[in-house]
Amino acid sequence: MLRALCQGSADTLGDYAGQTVTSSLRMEAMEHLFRVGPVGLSGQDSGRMATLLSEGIEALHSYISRYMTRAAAMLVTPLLILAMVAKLDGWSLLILAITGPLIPLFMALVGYSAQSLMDRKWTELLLLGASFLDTLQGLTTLRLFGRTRDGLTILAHQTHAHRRSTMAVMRVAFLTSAVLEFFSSLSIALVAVLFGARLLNGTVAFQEAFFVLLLAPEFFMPLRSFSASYHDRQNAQSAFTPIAELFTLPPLCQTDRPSSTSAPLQSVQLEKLCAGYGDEPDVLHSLSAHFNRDQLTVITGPSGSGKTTLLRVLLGMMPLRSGQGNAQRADGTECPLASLTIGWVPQSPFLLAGTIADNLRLASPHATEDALHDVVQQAGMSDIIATLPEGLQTSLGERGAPLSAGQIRRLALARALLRAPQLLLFDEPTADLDATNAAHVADAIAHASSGRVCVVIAHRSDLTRYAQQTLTLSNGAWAQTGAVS
Ligand SMILES: Nc1ncnc2c1ncn2[C@@H]1O[C@H](COP(=O)(O)OP(=O)(O)OP(=O)(O)O)[C@@H](O)[C@H]1O
Repeated sequence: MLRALCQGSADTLGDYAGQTVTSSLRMEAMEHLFRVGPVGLSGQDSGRMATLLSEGIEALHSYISRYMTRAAAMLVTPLLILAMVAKLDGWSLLILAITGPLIPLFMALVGYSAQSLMDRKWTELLLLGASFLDTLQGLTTLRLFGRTRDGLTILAHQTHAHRRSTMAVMRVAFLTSAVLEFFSSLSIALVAVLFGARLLNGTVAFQEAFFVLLLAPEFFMPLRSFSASYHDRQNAQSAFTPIAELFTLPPLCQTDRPSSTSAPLQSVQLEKLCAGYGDEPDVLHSLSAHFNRDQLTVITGPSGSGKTTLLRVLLGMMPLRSGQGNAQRADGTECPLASLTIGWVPQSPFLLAGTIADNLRLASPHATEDALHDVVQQAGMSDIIATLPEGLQTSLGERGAPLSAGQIRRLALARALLRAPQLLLFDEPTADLDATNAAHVADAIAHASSGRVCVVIAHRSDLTRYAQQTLTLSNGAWAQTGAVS
């Protein structure tokens, strides 16, 4: 009964510890990835990362709940039983003391060679996760080039490779268990045979012999359970190395620092700002600029001139190498850019599977229905919403259907406005839109720029006619500045 109680407590506590550690590690990993941000993660494979954060971290659960509790039991229980047997019978003590340590020793030897098999299994699992996501995301391209079958062949090949490596690990695990069972059965049999002979001679009492024989399997039980969970340790070890590598990615994002004053934003200044990626040379060279409230600034420039990089700096997604970016409030106080409430409308806004209201509330989960209607109206979308039978409760399908590309951009603008941003940033808001849709979006942006600082990256001229300031980037520096009224 005591054994059952101890076993039950160890299982429950081990499971609790496993859950606690894995869920807090998952949270920490997510928080770290948020700090690294999109720029730092641009070289990472999302499929691989998803596998690491799900199955990789889950592998640690079995390590903590099973392997660690069994390792602890293996250190305590056999020693207690040995102490008990030592008092009762010298021969049994000798047999158990010699054969017992063979099991962990044998496990360590097998484990050493099995680790490379486990590492291979993990490499193939991560590769499979990455390829699967790539194939799903690139389905349209594969289909257009008539390469769907090739994509499937590659996936099938990787699936087989993963199956083979998993089976190799399982083979080693089963073989090891069989050998260990053999060892422990043999030594229990040896204890029994010795007792049998001595009982016949009458040199040992039946009670003692019976008691030691009952204890002998209990001596091996923790050793065998430890060995059975040994592959949990190897699994966790293989998964942990790439998880630990995630934590070495440098955090590039500025952390939000709430501002001590609520005075409205007056302007944003950039002074001799230099920024770049990793060890590469500067992309932005000593850039200075002034963006004022109620003014729409349009930044143009050829491809590769650094427009997106400047936007990333304003969004706090990458650190400055030198220079500074500051914001000035209406009461004259200065504050860092990281303390501003920023609204961002990317070129391809993210939409989740849900209603229009759900997508708007991504920016502010507790926003009221009136607040939603208000921002929809500011973004010039009220008429469109009114034509939908279910209004804001209309479900959006994949890629925003039934909304058009222009309407999706305006929906993203409405969502950005829901946060009442002080700084509003747009990345190519009219790209790929026809003239009518582009004009609607441009109108909505011009309207939204009042009462805040607004910066737009644009190639097309339909926005420059609304701009109070137009800046042109060329090779990371201003080519010309001008004011367009
Ligand atoms: N994540 C990144 N890692 C390394 N270099 C990058 C990264 N993103 C951009 N660059 C480099 O920075 C330079 C400027 O790129 P950026 O995307 O800012 O230009 P852009 O003006 O926005 O171009 P486009 O109009 O084509 O979007 C380019 O040389 C590009 O190769």
